[in-house]
Amino acid sequence: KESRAMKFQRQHMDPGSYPTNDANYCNQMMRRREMTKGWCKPVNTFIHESVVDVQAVCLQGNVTCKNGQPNCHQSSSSMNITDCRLTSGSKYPNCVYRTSQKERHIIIACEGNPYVPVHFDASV
Ligand SMILES: Nc1ncnc2c1ncn2[C@@H]1O[C@H](C(=O)NS(=O)(=O)C[C@H]2[C@@H](O)[C@H](n3ccc(=O)[nH]c3=O)O[C@@H]2CO)[C@@H](O)[C@H]1O
Repeated sequence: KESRAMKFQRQHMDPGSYPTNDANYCNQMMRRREMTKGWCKPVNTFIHESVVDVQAVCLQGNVTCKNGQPNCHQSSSSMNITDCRLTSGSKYPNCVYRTSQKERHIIIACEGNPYVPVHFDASV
């Protein structure tokens, strides 16, 4: 069974690729990282920073998560991210995404021991 930490990395980490505005980045990555099985995940952010730098966010600014839990953290600096947003026209299994490259502070939830990222809450 995939751990929450590994699921976070599968769904949100892409340190390898430099941010692109390649219109197909999201169409390809949402499939490759298995977020178009059973349904088209509506919104998903990929983070183009090292795993170490993203794990360090768990030690940064503590903020309240959208769901009211107290275990969210905001990155002290902005990060290279790509937001993938499902287009209104797409019909499962044909998941068509808009790709938007951004520089934002990320807000993630962390859990466990070791205390690691388990959920992407938002970017600001
Ligand atoms: N405090 C917590 N502490 C610990 N765990 C917590 C906590 N809160 C939730 N989980 C858990 O996380 C899991 C999960 O998948 N939550 S999810 O809201 O659906 C994730 C959102 C995110 O993937 C994506 N999104 C959204 C915006 C954006 O800019 N970028 C972007 O990518 O959309 C999704 C839906 O919004 C679930 O198991 C829930 O129980």
